[in-house]
Amino acid sequence: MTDNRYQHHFTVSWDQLHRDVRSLCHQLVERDFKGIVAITRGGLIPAALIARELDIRLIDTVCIKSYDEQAQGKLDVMKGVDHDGDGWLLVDDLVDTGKTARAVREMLPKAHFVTVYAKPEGRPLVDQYLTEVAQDCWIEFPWDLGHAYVEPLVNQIRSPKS
Ligand SMILES: O=P(O)(O)OC[C@H]1O[C@H](OP(=O)(O)OP(=O)(O)O)[C@H](O)[C@@H]1O
Ligand SMILES: Nc1nc2[nH]cnc2c(=O)[nH]1
Ligand SMILES: [Mg+2]
Repeated sequence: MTDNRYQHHFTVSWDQLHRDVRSLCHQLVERDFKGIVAITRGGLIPAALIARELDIRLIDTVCIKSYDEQAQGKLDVMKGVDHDGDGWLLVDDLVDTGKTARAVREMLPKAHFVTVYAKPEGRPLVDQYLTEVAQDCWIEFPWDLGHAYVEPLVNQIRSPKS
């Protein structure tokens, strides 16, 4: 389902994501963390890459869902953690409206919260992010995409199929 809040798409490839996460790690490498809390599911892949770069083996999750494709629904927290986040790195793929971030911040007020991508509404809720993306832009992640055939341009223009 699409939402007309989103007028543009920003497609992130696996390579781009990997480069972006590594760049974010350059800003984190001097700090010591007890472990990582990944916000599922989107935070799991950046969390795994960050764990590798920073040599962190202790990884926990906050399991939370707010979107069905582009439709934002009620926040569903399926699993929390039993500490306030002191000394922990909290990781998500992105912050958009900030609804997810606000809920997780309440659970882990002392964690250092990072995302790879941040939109303006949610940006103030994170401690660090790598790349800002416009509010009306939907970020397409590589795990949601596949390869598909594309009709040559000349066919699209001269004899478009519906
Ligand atoms: O700032 P917000 O407007 O709250 O949106 C950001 C959240 O939305 C996405 O998660 P989603 O709920 O789609 O679940 P997923 O991580 O399992 O894809 C994304 O991974 C963030 O966690
Ligand atoms: N994939 C994806 N999930 C989201 N959840 C909230 N905003 C976004 C977005 O821009 N892209
Ligand atoms: Mg998520």
